[in-house]
Amino acid sequence: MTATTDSPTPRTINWAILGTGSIANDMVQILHQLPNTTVLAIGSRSPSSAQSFGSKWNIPRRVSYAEACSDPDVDVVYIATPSMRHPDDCRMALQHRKAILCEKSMAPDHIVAKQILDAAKSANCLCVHGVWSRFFPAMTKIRQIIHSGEIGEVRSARASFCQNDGAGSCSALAETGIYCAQFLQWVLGEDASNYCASADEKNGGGIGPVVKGATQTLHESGFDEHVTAIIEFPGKKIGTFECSLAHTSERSATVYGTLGVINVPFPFWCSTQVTVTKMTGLGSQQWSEPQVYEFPLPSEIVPLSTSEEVEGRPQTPGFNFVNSQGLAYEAAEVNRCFRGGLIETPLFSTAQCIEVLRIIADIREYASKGMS
Ligand SMILES: NC(=O)C1=CN([C@@H]2O[C@H](COP(=O)(O)OP(=O)(O)OC[C@H]3O[C@@H](n4cnc5c(N)ncnc54)[C@H](OP(=O)(O)O)[C@@H]3O)[C@@H](O)[C@H]2O)C=CC1
Ligand SMILES: O=C1OC[C@@H](O)[C@H](O)[C@H]1O
Repeated sequence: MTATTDSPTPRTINWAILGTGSIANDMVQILHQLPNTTVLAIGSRSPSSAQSFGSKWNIPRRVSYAEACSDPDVDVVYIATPSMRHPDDCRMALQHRKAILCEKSMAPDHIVAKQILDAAKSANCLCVHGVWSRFFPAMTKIRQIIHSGEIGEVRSARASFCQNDGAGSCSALAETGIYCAQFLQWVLGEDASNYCASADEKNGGGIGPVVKGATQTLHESGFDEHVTAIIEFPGKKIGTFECSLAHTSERSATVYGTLGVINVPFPFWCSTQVTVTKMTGLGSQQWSEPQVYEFPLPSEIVPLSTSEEVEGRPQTPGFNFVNSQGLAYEAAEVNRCFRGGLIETPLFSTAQCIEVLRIIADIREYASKGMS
């Protein structure tokens, strides 16, 4: 088996994609290369876009969103539309009892996310929030390092995801902040289900993460474009958070322990490298040689080229986003869960998904109060 196969005798799974934009372009190349996987339908708001994308990527059924979701032959719907559409697009797919892989952010907050996840549970449908970071082997390694005690007791962590990339067209919290929130939860959080139990105790010192400070800059469109926050996790562990769509940062993350640090360099949200540096002795002045762990992207997945022109424009072959080969981890996990009859993935559980969106909502609320 390779990084992207999930069982020795798998059944073929038929996918539909909603939306013909940048990430759909990357994911279709992944799905075409996963074993026993077919991209059966492309759904678009516009018949001509469905036609162009379908012809470029050899997808037989070129239809509307509603037709893609209601197609009886479709097993999994990949929602690759803009974030503000995700709740409605999820509901549409669930009405037809389809499994869902929904791009981030699945919902603006934990309340809407819970409604969707509850609907998926009632329909007995798999619903995966496509925070693709969670499916990278490097993320598993980070948890192993923490649990091994190599860096001592973890006290804090930071994550920064700032890129000058269309501020004003969407929320930085939803686009890049979610990667910081999920990282901090992964390295500082306890079992996310504890958090759900305390979800109504907003100021009652519940056992989940609590936002201790947050500030934001709003774009004239009303969307947040730069947000910073401090989050206290159980055990007084502190997470520092920064996201922006208006300026740049190194887009890395770090975990700090009593005996050393874990560095996750750019691009931390789709990481292929983790470095551990131990620091001990007087003034933490004894540094170990950094131990570097590499997790190469799945070599069987390559960028596919196409000679098609779309609307008269030649198309650039390859992927739009850094490390998009790693989308294969997420898509293979969806296939595995679907085949196994699961309704959630253990790699990003329903409870963890709700907790991450709760952190985002609490940061938004805290930062908004600071502005009034
Ligand atoms: N996992 C990852 O690495 C990445 C994830 N993303 C996420 O994927 C989602 C889509 O992002 P991206 O592909 O960059 O976006 P694009 O704008 O490139 O594409 C979105 C597509 O959605 C459809 N659409 C439906 N309603 C609208 C609307 N009101 N305005 C614009 N397009 C609309 C369009 O397809 P049509 O006209 O055919 O219906 C469009 O092509 C976002 O939620 C984003 O956060 C984005 C980049 C990377
Ligand atoms: O989700 C994403 O949004 C922003 C992109 O730059 C990034 O690569 C991608 O993962």
